[in-house]
Amino acid sequence: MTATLIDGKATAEAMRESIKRKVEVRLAAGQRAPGLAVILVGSDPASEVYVSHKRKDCEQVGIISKAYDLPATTSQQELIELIDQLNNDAEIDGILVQLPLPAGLKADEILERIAPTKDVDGFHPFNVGRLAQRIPLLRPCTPAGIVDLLDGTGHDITGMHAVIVGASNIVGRPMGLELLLKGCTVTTCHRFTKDLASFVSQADIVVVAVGKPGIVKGEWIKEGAIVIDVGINRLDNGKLVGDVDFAAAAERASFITPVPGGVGPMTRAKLLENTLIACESLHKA
Ligand SMILES: Nc1nc(=O)c2c([nH]1)NC[C@@H]1CN(c3ccc(C(=O)N[C@@H](CCC(=O)O)C(=O)O)cc3)C=[N+]21
Repeated sequence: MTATLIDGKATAEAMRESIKRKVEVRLAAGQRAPGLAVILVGSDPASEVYVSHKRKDCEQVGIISKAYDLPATTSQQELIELIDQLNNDAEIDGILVQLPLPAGLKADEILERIAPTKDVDGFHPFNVGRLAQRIPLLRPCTPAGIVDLLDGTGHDITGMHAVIVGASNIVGRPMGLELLLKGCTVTTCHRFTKDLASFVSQADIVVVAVGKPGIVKGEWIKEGAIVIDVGINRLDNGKLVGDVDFAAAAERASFITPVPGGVGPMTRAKLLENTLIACESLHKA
């Protein structure tokens, strides 16, 4: 079998076009544009690139993005005060604090300070709890984007065995909750899992979110499985690769996401969608 590529870039572009039209409808009806506050603390080069992409995405669809570029010396208290101010700002529908934060800042406390109705990353314990109880409000962008890509394959994934590799708060754990909601049987593997290969080889769907190139070998993939690669690893030669041994996995999979051009663009599109949802149904102003 040679896999069909799942085109995240094209799917994300279509989603942005749809969001753009919805924003235009708002404006035509005399309503304000959605507003997203993007907070970047310090000057991590990768974060600066990601944040600039998010701002460009907003511009494309007519979402007003407000940049808060703070020095690495920003204190916990200063950041909390900014979030309180944005929580109370009627023009702001979404608040994104770019991760990772500089050492010394307590990310958990900061993310929990964001009003759950403005938590467009879906990282707040309230939103994670809503998803866990099958009443999602704002859904974490990467897992929600992956569900859209799976839906886009045209296959009913109900009853499939999904194996997730990686148990982070931002991808692996919410991914498990999303796939449970879709009726999958979910196995989550992590750093203490014994015999990772034996789990992956039983999967109808494999989602890999570890951040280590080649952690999943092509020969582990069951014939016909769907492979979703969340990893984004910059090699010394400058090449961007995922976590899955792509060429060998594509020989066996039915569908596979490329890196770049797979999950990453969908994560960004879902952020815009969450901002529009927050604006339209959570902050009616
Ligand atoms: N509060 C917060 N929310 C996030 O969602 C968040 C974050 N912090 N910190 C960092 C990670 C990483 N992340 C990416 C999203 C899209 C691409 C993406 O679009 N990647 C392109 C390639 C981009 C390139 O060339 O570097 C692709 O895969 O095709 C990458 C990485 C969001 N994150």
